[in-house]
Amino acid sequence: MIIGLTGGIASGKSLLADDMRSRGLPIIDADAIAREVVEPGKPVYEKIKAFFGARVFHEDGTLDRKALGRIIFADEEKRQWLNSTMHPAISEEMMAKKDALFEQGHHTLVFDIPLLIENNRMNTVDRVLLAYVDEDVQLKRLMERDGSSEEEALDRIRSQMPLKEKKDYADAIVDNNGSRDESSEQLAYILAEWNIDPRKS
Ligand SMILES: CC(C)(COP(=O)(O)OP(=O)(O)OC[C@H]1O[C@@H](n2cnc3c(N)ncnc32)[C@H](O)[C@@H]1O)[C@@H](O)C(=O)NCCC(=O)NCCS
Ligand SMILES: Nc1ncnc2c1ncn2[C@@H]1O[C@H](COP(=O)(O)OP(=O)(O)OP(=O)(O)O)[C@@H](O)[C@H]1O
Repeated sequence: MIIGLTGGIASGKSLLADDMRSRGLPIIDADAIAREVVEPGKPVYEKIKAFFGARVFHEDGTLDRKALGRIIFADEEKRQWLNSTMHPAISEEMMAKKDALFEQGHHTLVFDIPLLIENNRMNTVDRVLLAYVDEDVQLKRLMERDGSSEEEALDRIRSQMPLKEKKDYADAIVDNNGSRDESSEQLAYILAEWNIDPRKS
C-alpha cells in the first residue's frame, strides 16, 4: 500500500512524515528528490541554467534556492516552466525508489508529495492523507520557520491549491492547528483505522 501524504506549505507534512518514519514506515520525500535532481551536472540543472541564467546560482555553481524561489513563486509562467522541467525527473526517481523498496520486501510506504493534488497524481497512491491547518496558522508558521516576509510567504501559499479545497480529495485529515502531540494521536488513529502496522511495513 502507498500512502500519499500531502498538504500545503508549512502545514505539517514533515511532522507527520517524521512520525511515520519513527514508527518504521519508509518515506519517499518529493522535496528531497527535488533537491537531488538539481545537483550540478544533472540534466535538470543544465536546463535551469540555460533558462534563468547566473542570477539563480551561487558562485560555487550550486543552485541559489532562495533566488529561484523568489522568482517562481511570484511568476506563474516561470513556475509552470520549472514544474514541467522538474516534475518528470522527480516522478521517475520516486517510482524507482518505490520499486526498490517493494523489491526489498516492504509492502507499505509513504509518498510525501506537496503537490500531489495540484498535479493530479492521486492515482499513484492508495490513500490520500492530508496535513491540514487554517490559513492564518499556516502563514504564521511559514513566516516563523523561513524568516520570510508576509508577502513572500503569501506568494508561496497562493501558488498552491487552498488547503480547504484539498480536503475534498483526502481519505483522512490530520488537523494540525493544535499541538504536535494532538496531531500524532490523530495520525496513530488513522493508521490503525487503515490496518497499517508499521512493524510489518
Ligand atoms: C523553488 C525552489 C528551488 C525553492 O526552494 P526552497 O528550498 O526555498 O523550498 P523547498 O524546496 O524546501 O520547498 C518548500 C515547499 O514549497 C512548496 N513548493 C515547492 N515548489 C513548488 C511549486 N513548484 N509550486 C508550489 N509549491 C511549491 C512545497 O510545499 C514545498 O514543500 C524549490 O521549491 C523547487 O525546486 N521547486 C520546484 C520543484 C517542486 O515542484 N517541488 C515540490 C515537490 S514535487
Ligand atoms: N502542531 C504544531 N505546533 C506548532 N508548530 C508546528 C506544528 N506542526 C508543525 N509546526 C511547525 O510549523 C512549521 C511547518 O511544519 P512542517 O515543516 O512540518 O511543514 P511542511 O508541510 O513539511 O512544510 P513544507 O511544505 O514547507 O516542507 C515548522 O517550523 C514546524 O516546526
